[in-house]
Amino acid sequence: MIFNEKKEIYGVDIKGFYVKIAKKNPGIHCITNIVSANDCANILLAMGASPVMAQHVLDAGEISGGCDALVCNFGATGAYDAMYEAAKSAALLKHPIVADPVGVGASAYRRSCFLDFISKFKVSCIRGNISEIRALHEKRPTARGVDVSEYELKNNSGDESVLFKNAEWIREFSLKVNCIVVCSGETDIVTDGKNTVFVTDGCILMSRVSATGCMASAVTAAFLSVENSFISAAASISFMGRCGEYALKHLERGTSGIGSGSFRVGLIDAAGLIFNE
Ligand SMILES: Nc1ncnc2c1ncn2[C@@H]1O[C@H](COP(=O)(O)OP(=O)(O)OP(=O)(O)O)[C@@H](O)[C@H]1O
Ligand SMILES: Cc1ncsc1CCO
Repeated sequence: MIFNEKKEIYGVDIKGFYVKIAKKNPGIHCITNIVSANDCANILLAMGASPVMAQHVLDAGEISGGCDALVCNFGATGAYDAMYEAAKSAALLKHPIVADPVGVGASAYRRSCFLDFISKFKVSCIRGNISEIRALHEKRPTARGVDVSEYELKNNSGDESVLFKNAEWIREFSLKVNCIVVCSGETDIVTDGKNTVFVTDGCILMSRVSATGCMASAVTAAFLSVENSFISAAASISFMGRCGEYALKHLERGTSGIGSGSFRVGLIDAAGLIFNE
């Protein structure tokens, strides 16, 4: 479900976006980390997009030029020069760029690379977890690695007033960096500085599988490739959550529940099957 601060529900046609993506078969250039590359490629393929994982500095520009959208995932900070070349091409062609600040709460170097990147290129959307977004906003370390910090887990336990307070500084951040921000978590916060919505789709298992955030960023790039807008970004994170819910519903439950390994596969299956019913 997508709603705003007045609790008005947004009726977004997620299937409409999905059909447009399948019809267009957009090329999505992903410069992403070694953990997520395979899952990002497969979730994009499942939903009818065409992923290209390419991170050599000498061909990233050309490859991005042949695609429809670019994802720069800073879990692959070692490929920063390739991101730079790819973004030059994408910017020239006005392709949407999604930047994923993986791990910026844990590394000053990564933070400075990310802030440098978004200052040089017009990024359509930043998608990260709350520790990553806070690290960029407050320009300080917030986490020990790529996962959301204990501090945020303790302080964001479903309390609506905390959610709305977070939405306020995330909105300020969005205005500062002049792009859409998707802050993922139990309730995703999506803002472009003017509009803010909350997305409750998803399930807890999504946080127990590595790279679901990286996949969400790749999925967002596919959505933005058919419509580069705030609503499209909100629809993409809602779609991701719905895929998680679909996987949970359709996976066979063993006597001890659903394993995170099976859930990971179920999530990719869901991206292909969700609108078949
Ligand atoms: N507790 C939860 N309940 C429901 N959905 C969740 C929960 N935690 C995460 N999600 C969903 O999982 C996806 C990934 O979000 P998350 O915040 O875990 O990303 P991340 O920490 O950047 O992931 P990663 O670093 O593993 O790629 C989003 O679609 C989000 O809505
Ligand atoms: C980069 C990375 N390192 C550990 S897991 C992961 C994937 C996204 O968080």
